[in-house]
Amino acid sequence: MNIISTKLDGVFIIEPPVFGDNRGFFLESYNAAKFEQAGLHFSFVQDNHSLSVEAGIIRGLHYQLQPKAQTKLVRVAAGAIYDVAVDIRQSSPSFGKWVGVILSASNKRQLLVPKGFAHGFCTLVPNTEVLYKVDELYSPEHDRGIAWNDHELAIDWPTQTPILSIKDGTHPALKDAKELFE
Ligand SMILES: Cc1cn([C@H]2C[C@H](O)[C@@H](COP(=O)(O)OP(=O)(O)O[C@H]3O[C@@H](C)C(=O)[C@@H](O)[C@H]3O)O2)c(=O)[nH]c1=O
Repeated sequence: MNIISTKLDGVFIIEPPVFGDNRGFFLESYNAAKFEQAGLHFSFVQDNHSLSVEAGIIRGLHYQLQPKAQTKLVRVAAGAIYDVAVDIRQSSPSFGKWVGVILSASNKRQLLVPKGFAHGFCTLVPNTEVLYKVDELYSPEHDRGIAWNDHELAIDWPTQTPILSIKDGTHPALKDAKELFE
């Protein structure tokens, strides 16, 4: 398993070994022992799966407040996404900085998004299926969002005219968000 650092502390790209043969491939999408060995200590408690039927769908930017903040381990089983993690820890030297990584069914990369980050993605092809593990259960009372198109974040999304949920059209800019992380 390759663990690749990004420009943001705690955000990693994970590359699991892929065993291809005449039938297709096999990979371990998660191995607790290998994570422990690598110093990545999480207890994942929920697995999520979403289908986005069009290219240019943005979901995000989402986070859950403490004490229900979630670490997310994100991967793509069909299609491709531009996956984004934004540091929203007010005391962090990289507050407001983001990383964007292409995750796809073909590159089989995963993104580890730590607590204290908002997360979102844009689909690059139709019928994209995203799977991710989280280490806290869903808690609608703690669910919060930041505007995908916050000008100060200036995220380099692949589209400026995305398809959004109603909820995702209503989030504040980071500077106007009242509840973040310390
Ligand atoms: C996230 C979530 C949603 N739901 C329900 C609530 C709602 O009725 C329906 C759709 O929810 P949403 O519109 O919030 O789904 P979605 O916009 O796909 O939300 C997800 O976006 C990505 C970017 C993330 O990072 C995730 O953590 C999550 O916030 O599913 C759950 O039951 N459990 C969950 O864990």
